[in-house]
Amino acid sequence: MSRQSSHGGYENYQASRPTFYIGQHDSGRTDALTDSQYGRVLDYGFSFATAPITNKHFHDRVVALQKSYLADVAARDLTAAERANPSLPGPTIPTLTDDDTSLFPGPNITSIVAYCSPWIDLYAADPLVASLSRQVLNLEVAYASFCGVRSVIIPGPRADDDEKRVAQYGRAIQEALRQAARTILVIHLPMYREPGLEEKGDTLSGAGVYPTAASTAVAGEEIDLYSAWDTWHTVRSMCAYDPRLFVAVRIPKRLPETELQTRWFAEPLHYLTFAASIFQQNRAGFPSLSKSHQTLINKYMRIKNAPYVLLSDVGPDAAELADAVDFHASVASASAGASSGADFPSLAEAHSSPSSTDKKKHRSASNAYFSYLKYLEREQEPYTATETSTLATFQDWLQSPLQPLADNLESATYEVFEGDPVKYDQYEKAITAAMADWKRLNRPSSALPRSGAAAVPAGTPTIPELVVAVAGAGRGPLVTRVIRASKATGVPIQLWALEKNQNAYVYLLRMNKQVWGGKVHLIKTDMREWAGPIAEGHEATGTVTKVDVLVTELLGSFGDNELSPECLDGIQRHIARPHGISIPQSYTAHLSPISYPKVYAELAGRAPSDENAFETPWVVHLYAIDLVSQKVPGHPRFQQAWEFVHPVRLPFVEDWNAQHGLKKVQTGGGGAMTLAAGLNEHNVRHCHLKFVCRPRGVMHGLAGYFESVLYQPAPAANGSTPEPVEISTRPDQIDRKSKDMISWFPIFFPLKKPLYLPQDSEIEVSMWRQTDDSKVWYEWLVEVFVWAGQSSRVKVAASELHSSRNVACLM
Ligand SMILES: C[S@@+](CC[C@H](N)C(=O)[O-])C[C@H]1O[C@@H](n2cnc3c(N)ncnc32)[C@H](O)[C@@H]1O
Repeated sequence: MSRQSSHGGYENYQASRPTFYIGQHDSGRTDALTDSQYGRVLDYGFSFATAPITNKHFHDRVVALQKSYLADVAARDLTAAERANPSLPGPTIPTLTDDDTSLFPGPNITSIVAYCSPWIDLYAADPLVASLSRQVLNLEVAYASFCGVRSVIIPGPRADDDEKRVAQYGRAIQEALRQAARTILVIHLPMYREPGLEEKGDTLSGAGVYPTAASTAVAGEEIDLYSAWDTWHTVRSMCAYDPRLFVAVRIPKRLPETELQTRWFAEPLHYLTFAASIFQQNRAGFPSLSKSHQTLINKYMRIKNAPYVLLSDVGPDAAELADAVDFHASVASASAGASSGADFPSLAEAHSSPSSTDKKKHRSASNAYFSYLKYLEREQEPYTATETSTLATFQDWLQSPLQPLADNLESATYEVFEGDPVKYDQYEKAITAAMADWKRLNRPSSALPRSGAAAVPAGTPTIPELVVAVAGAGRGPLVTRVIRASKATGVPIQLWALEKNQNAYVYLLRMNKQVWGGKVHLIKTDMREWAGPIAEGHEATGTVTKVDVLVTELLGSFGDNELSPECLDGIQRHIARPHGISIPQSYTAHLSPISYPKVYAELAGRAPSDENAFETPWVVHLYAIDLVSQKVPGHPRFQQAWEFVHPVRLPFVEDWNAQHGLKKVQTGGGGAMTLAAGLNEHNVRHCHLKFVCRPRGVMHGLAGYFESVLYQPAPAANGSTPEPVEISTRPDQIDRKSKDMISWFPIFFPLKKPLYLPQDSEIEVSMWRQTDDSKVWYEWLVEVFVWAGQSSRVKVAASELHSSRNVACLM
C-alpha cells in the first residue's frame, strides 16, 4: 500500500525527550576564543561557541579603506557626471593577513560556529557600502571554510522594506555559497521585527540608518509580522533553495500569532537564538521564559534535525573568560610545582595556589540562562508512542508509493503493517459490529443448506453461517480478526482468504495449519479472477455461492491510490445482493495546501536526475509543514476531494454483461481517456476546491489524507444511529476516529514551482483521478487569486498541470 512501509512500529518506543544542544554567543566578542577560553565555555555546559572570523584590526582596515576612497574621490575634483559614472572604479579589499583574524584551524574548529562581521551591511542603500560588505562576506566565508568551520552565521538585513536591497542581499548570499563548497551558511533573522530585537552596533552604513526600539516606538508604526519571513523567502528563493542555506531565528520577547510560529517551524531552522533581553525574571530572580515560549521550544525541538539553541549575550563575558585563562594557567603552574617536589604541596604552595573551593567554583561554573534551558529540556513531555525514534527518522522522508497490486510485498513490509494494532482493532470492531447486526436483525446468509439438512421454515435465516471473505489477506492478520469477531459475537462463519502474492500465500497456508485449525479456505488468486466461494458441503458439485461480508484493506495514503476501487470492482459481483456488505463501506480522499520548503529543496535537488520528481505523489511522514490555509466558513482547512462507495450498485461491466453476455466490452472508446473502451471510466474522479489564506506565504504542494467508514452499524432498537467505525489520517480527525494509527503516512503532491500567496489570497485546486483502463494516475493544478476590489478577482499565480501518468499505478 502507498503507506509507510518500513518503520519499526511501536516496539521502538522509548520514554525519552529531545536533547538541547546549547551554544554561546557574545555579540561584543571581537576575537576568536583561545583553546583555554573555549574550554572554559564548555565548563559552563555549553556544547559550542561562536567566534568572529575577523577582528578589530580588519574592521579598522576596511573602515580606513572606505574613508580613504571617499576622500580620494572628493579630492579628485570630478564633475558630477564623472562621479555618477557607474564605471568609476570602487575599492578592493586586500587579502586577509594573520593580523586580521584570530581564528585558525585547530582541534576545536568543528565545534566553533563562525559569525560574520556584524558591521557589514549587505542591504546598504549606498553602493560603496554594499560592495565593501559583499567583499568582506566573501573573504570571511572563504577563510572560515578554509579553517574547517562547519557553519557560518551571517547577520540578516536590518530591514525588509526595500525589495531592491533585499534582492541585493540575496545575490550576495548566493555568491557567498559559492565561496565555500561544504560550509553551511545560516542567515540570522528575527522571527519578526520586534522593537528591541534589532542587531546592535553600527554598520559601515553609519549610525542611525536603521530603526531602533526607540525610533520604532516614536514612529508608532504597525509592525508587519511577516516582513522578516518574506525577506528570508526572497533570499532562499534566489539561492534556489540551496540545501546549505539555513536560517537562525531570533526569538522575540512577545511571541507572534501561531501562523507565523508555524511558518518558521517549517523552514530549515539551524539555530534558535535567545538574547538575555527576552527572558523575564521569576520570583526567585532567575531568568525564565513565558509558557508560550516553552510551548514553542517544545514544538520546535521535536523536529528530527532539531535546531541548536544559541544563547546570546548571557555570559560568560570577556572578563570572566580572561579570568579563566589566569585560573587555568595558575592551576597548571601549581600542579607542575607540586609534582616536581613532594607528593603534597607545602602549606605555602597550597595557600598560594587556587583554593579547592575556588577550583570547585570554577569547575562547576554555572550560567543561569543555560541552567534554565536545561531545566526546560528536562521538563519536556516524553516522546509519545507515535514519536518513536524510528518514526522520527521518517519525518519528511520521501518514499515512493507501494504498488501492492503490481508488485509482491516482502514479509518485512507485512510485518511493518502488523506492527500497528490500531488499524486491526478498528477492522475487528467493524467486523464485530457487522456480525452483531446480522444476528440481531436476522439478516439472511449465503451459506447453502448442506445436503441432508432439514428444511427450515421460510422467513427465518436458513443457515446461520455467514460467508466471509478476506481478499488481499497478506499474512493473515485480518483473517485472525474475523475469527475473533465470530467467536465474540457467536456468529458462525465460512471463511475464505484470497491472496495474489504467491509468497504470502505460503505463509497463509502455514497459518491455516498452525493457527486457524485448517478452517480457512485459502485461494491463491487475483481477487478479480476469483470464481466465487464454493459453499461448504457442496464441494462435490462445486456449487458457488455469494459472499455476505467482504473484508479488504487495499487502501493507500490517499485512499484510492492503491487501486482499491479497481480491485473491488473485480470481486464485488460475488457480494450477496441486496444485504451483502463490503468492509470498508466507503473511503474519501482529502487535501490541504501546504508550505514544505525542506522537501521542496530535496525534490529540486533530485529533479535533474529524476524527471518525475515533481510529478510523483510521494508518501511522506509530513512533519515540518505549514498548513497555509485558514478555516473559514464554507472553506475548511482539510477538504474532501472525492469518495468511493462499495459495493457499486450499477457497475458498468456487470451492466454490459447483463445486456451483452460475456462479449468483450466494445464502446468505440470515444468518451474515454486516450480512446480506451471506458471499462474503468466510473472510477474517474474530479474535484475543484477553494482554500482561503489570510497571511501571505508560499505553497509547495498539497498534503493528501484519507478517511474510511469501515462499517456503519444499523440503527439501535431505540432508533438511535450508532457512530460509524472509521479510520482517518486527517490531522484534525485522527485522534477522534483512529487515535495513534501509524499505518499510513500522508501523501504529498508537489508543485514544480512554489506559488507565492499574497495576503488574503484564495487557492483553487483542481485534481483529477484519471484512468485509461490499464492504469490510474492523478493530475493536479493550483491557481492563486486575490481580490482587487469588491467584485474583481485577479489570478496572481498558477502551477502547471502536474501529472503522475509516467509513474501511474498499474491495474
Ligand atoms: C495492504 S496489504 C494488506 C494485507 C493484510 N490484509 C493486512 O492488513 O495486513 C494488501 C494485500 O492485498 C494483496 N492484493 C492487492 N491486490 C490484490 C488483488 N487484486 N488480488 C488479490 N490480492 C491482492 C496484496 O498482495 C497485499 O497482500
